[in-house]
Amino acid sequence: MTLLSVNLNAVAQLRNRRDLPWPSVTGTARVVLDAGASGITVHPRPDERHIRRSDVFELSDVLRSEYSETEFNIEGYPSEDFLELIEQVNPQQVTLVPDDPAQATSDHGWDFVGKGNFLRSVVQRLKRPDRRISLFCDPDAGEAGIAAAKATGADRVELFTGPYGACFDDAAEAERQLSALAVTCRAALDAGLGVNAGHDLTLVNLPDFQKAVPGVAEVSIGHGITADALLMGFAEATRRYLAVLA
Ligand SMILES: CC(=O)[C@@H](O)[C@H](O)COP(=O)(O)O
Ligand SMILES: NCC(=O)COP(=O)(O)O
Repeated sequence: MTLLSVNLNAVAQLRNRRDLPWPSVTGTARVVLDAGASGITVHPRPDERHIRRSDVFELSDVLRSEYSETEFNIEGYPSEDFLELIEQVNPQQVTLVPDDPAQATSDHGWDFVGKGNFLRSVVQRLKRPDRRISLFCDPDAGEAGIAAAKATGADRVELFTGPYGACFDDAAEAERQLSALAVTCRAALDAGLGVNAGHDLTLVNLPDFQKAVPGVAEVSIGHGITADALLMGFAEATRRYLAVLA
């Protein structure tokens, strides 16, 4: 079974449109965990465009006090600020992503060979018996990339599914992306690494992904599930407003 970690970046981004506390990031975390999600993912970017530092601490408090079995997954580029945040919050999983601070969103995995020494030192600093380290991984990382990822001491890789998610209107390209993801996933599992996956996964593209790429331990999903939640929830919200106005 593949676990679902819900990424709350998009909820925080909506909240940040106004200087108001809704939609509530911690409130949404409670809703998705009560509905059966296994974890919460956030990617606090340096400009705080969505998740703020304060959200990370508030979420951590809620998860520890109310959902002790839940995994908190914090993603980000391992800057000194990020490493200190991880040391303070102590989440169960950290996903290291090679993002430039100005980047609009995550769009590539690590160069495991070129950045091997850097990643090894970061993994050594962050790794603890109760904390898993995962490394964001290109779909075509291949066996050499996976061997270098394994050599860093990380526990898992997270397959970057953005290129697959972008093929929503190109079935042939989606097939090619799935083949590459399956090869990299197999290589990671054979190397003894766990495998996560994420970026632009949706209700529509997840079934084919599940079939083509077996063995994935966890997917993290934010943008797609937020879009679905809006459409699935607007009818009920509208009815409630109308009831107030009647
Ligand atoms: C792994 C990763 O870094 C992302 O998929 C991410 O969390 C998305 O970030 P944004 O929500 O900022 O686009
Ligand atoms: N770790 C990837 C992730 O959280 C995916 O986020 P999104 O692309 O679904 O918003």
